[in-house]
Amino acid sequence: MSLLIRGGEVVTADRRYRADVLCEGGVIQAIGPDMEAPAGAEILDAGGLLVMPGGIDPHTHMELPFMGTVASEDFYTGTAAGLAGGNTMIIDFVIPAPGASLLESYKTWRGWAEKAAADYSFHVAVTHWSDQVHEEMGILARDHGVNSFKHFMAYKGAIMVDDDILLRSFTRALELGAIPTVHAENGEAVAFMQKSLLAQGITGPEGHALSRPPAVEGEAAQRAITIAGLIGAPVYIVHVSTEEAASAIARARAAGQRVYGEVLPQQLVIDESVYQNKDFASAAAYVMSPPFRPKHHQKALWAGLMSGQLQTTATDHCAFCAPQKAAGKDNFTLIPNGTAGIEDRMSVLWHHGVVSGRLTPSEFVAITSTNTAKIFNIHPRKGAVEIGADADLVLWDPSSSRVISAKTHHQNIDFNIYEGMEVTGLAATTISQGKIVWHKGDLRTVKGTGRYIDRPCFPPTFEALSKLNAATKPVGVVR
Ligand SMILES: NC(=O)NCCC(=O)O
Ligand SMILES: [Zn+2]
Ligand SMILES: [Zn+2]
Repeated sequence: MSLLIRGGEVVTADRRYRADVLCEGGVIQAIGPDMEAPAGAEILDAGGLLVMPGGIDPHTHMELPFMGTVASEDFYTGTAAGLAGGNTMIIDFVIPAPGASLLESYKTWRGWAEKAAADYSFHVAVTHWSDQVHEEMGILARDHGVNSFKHFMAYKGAIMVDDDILLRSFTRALELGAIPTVHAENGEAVAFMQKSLLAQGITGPEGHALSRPPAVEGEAAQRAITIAGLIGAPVYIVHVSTEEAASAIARARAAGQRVYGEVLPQQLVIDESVYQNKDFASAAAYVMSPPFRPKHHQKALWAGLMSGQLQTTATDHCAFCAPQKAAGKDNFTLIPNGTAGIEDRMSVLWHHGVVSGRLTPSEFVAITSTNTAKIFNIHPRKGAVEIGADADLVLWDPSSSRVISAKTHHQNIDFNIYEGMEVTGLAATTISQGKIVWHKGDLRTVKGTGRYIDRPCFPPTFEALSKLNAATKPVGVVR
């Protein structure tokens, strides 16, 4: 069955124009003015709405086993909530336990994700090193559509990797045409600070932020960038939350390195004062890594998005309910790290980005969808309103408002970090694979309809990089 979206204004990362959009067989079949509806087509009135590529969230953790518990949002509830907010694809993470097979872990996550209601893909984390890891990175890249490998520089004693592993894994990723990504925090420093704070009797959630000050992130981001630079690899830094890390990225880009930075909407609008709340549950609700920061960091993050030095926005959606957070009642290091927000991502970014005048609608599309699709090599299948692209679209109402609340959200978590925030701009209708899955408050998702999306290796930037690397290859002196 075909779907004709009539009377809207198409907004892409490049331009805005009035056109109808015809979806057929899950893809965009035609775009143009005043289109005739094919026989039997469903017609959707998009008058007053913007027709944009659906949001792509490049950083989620559905049903992640983490810190002694499992994230409460599964692949169905999480992708459904995402669709209600205008997100039509996620890139989640396979995180093998140290020593576990990357390939077997990937298969486990693929199994969990079969219930997804929206399209999905996986970054795979390298949590240890061996010949088997080297080999399996190759299998994942060549045969399973994995073009990015994640590295945690924090979480000592669990999934943290050291510089030696970063060097080996970045080198392997480059060879495979895959992008290394990092969670940049100095895990040794965090572990040291945690111990010291607990010894001083600081056991509450405020200890979480105190143990991971901005310098801890700035140092690790600079180190990851330096390591990538030594090898000639690109690097993508997830959840950039500080001025220090944002500056390190901007400096490296100005020096000609291919470095990318991702920002979380919650870090743009919520600051570290949340940890001062006297009520444990209210403060613990915000425990995530990196933590919320002093307000002035928000200015640097917005500036990064506005200037293009930071390219993507993600949620790091990792939902833990209040009883799960209570595991750390007497010791902040035991509070499961993570916050949820996939349903509110687009609205929060529109309200605080576009309504406030920081971003144009096209820049909004770039940072919520197109840039991610380009970096992770799924553009123009995703992140585009083009003939032949997947019909993953959001009909955006730029002027309606809503108040965010756990009472009305679709996320499987018992609180909302944005509780009470009024936002203007919302997803009126979300279309996934050419089908209406969210329409004026009616969620019509079907479990298991999401598809795994292969992300081919060697994005176009690698062709340029390989020439550059060949030209600067070390040459020995003939004696
Ligand atoms: N961010 C967070 O606190 N939890 C999820 C795991 C990670 O991304 O570090
Ligand atoms: Zn992280
Ligand atoms: Zn994460």
